[in-house]
Amino acid sequence: MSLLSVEEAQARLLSSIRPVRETETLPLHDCDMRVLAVDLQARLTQPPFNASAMDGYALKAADAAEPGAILRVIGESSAGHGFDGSVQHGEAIRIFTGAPVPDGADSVLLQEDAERLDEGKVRTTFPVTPGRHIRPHGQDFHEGEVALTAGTLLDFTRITLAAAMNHAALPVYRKPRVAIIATGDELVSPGQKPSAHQIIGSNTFGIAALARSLGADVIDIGIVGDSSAQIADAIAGAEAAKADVIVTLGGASVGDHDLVQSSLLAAGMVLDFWKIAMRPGKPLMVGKLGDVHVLGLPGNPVSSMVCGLLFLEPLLAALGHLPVPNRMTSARLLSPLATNDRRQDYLRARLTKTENADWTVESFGKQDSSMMKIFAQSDCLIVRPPHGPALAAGDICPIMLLR
Ligand SMILES: Nc1nc2c(c(=O)[nH]1)N[C@H]1C(S)=C(S)[C@@H](COP(=O)(O)OP(=O)(O)OC[C@H]3O[C@@H](n4cnc5c(N)ncnc54)[C@H](O)[C@@H]3O)O[C@H]1N2
Ligand code: MOO
Repeated sequence: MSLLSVEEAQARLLSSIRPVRETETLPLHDCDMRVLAVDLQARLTQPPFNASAMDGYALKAADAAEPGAILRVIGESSAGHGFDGSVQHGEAIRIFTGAPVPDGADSVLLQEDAERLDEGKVRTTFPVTPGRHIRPHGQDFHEGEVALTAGTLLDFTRITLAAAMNHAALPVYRKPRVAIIATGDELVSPGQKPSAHQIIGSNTFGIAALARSLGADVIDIGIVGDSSAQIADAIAGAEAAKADVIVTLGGASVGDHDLVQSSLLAAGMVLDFWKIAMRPGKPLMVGKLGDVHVLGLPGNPVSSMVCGLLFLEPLLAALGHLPVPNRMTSARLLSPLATNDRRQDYLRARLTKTENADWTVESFGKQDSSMMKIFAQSDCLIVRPPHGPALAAGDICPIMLLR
């Protein structure tokens, strides 16, 4: 049987995505890591006046081109309290950072470059040039200017800018919703006591964390047994919760108790593809249930997480108007690797920085897809292309960063 390549599978998945259109308007405090849905115009000009960038004296530069000029201090301008009059030749205004530069003044002398004399006078000790230490009106942005465009991810820098532009709330795209269904009679939730033949259902938590890191809302449908009726109920629950994406965990393979695909097909899913030439993660299944994207992830925890990185991450990024994260880079192998077979291999591995700032990488020996401990200790996955040749220590190989 010929298996779909990872790249072809990713391209097929991404070709069918329509980004979320609905928006909501949120107060600035709730906009962190949300995506702006409109081109945002500044509601005012910043700075709204010529402002001093330093504490010192506002004056006419022509009066103090050479050190030793003596000027009469006729008033004060501080932040929030400007000086109403204007500065004439031979005069200076005591000024503070952020304060309006008064009419008539064209530069600011640094406080450290001035000597205060008696009788309200000041002597300059440094040459003054026109415009020095003045932030011109509108230097940052002008009223009406689009300073943030639709599709911008609102991080701390952009939220500060939006606030400075005098917006108290911003229209953002709603978060994509991901419903997660764990399947398997053997699973119990963390914190419960498993019976003799049970294990803890852990994958939900990693997939949920990954989804949230991509700005999605997670609906945990919980664990359902290996029963078509229970799986059908869970699918109906995910649809009722208006999920954009349904992720199933486990039951994706070919065993007698692998009922996920048949249950989804019975619910009306159109299967796009199933089984990828990758290890771990071969039984990955992708389809659409109406407009809802369905990702059937294999049950083995490492397989689930690797499929999450390769398929759920780009899917959620595209739905949420975010750039698809690029985790790929390369590093130098510490130990040789054998020729690869037909499946693209993702080997859990550790990265180390060498003395000459080079990165070296070494895979863990045993790579069974149930082993989470070494995954949690890994920094990256070494990517071995299908039929990749043997590699020697010192060779450069592609890696996929985990964080
Ligand atoms: N005859 C074949 N058998 C298998 C094949 C195959 O091609 N032919 N593929 C193997 C591969 S590769 C994988 S990966 C697994 C995936 O199978 P399923 O998706 O059907 O997963 P399950 O059988 O339900 O579970 C596999 C394993 O993972 C544990 N599991 C399941 N769900 C969770 C969860 N939420 N949290 C933690 N652990 C979970 C489950 O107990 C099993 O141990 O199939 C191979 N078989
Ligand atoms: O592909 Mo499975 O995911 O090898 O364990």
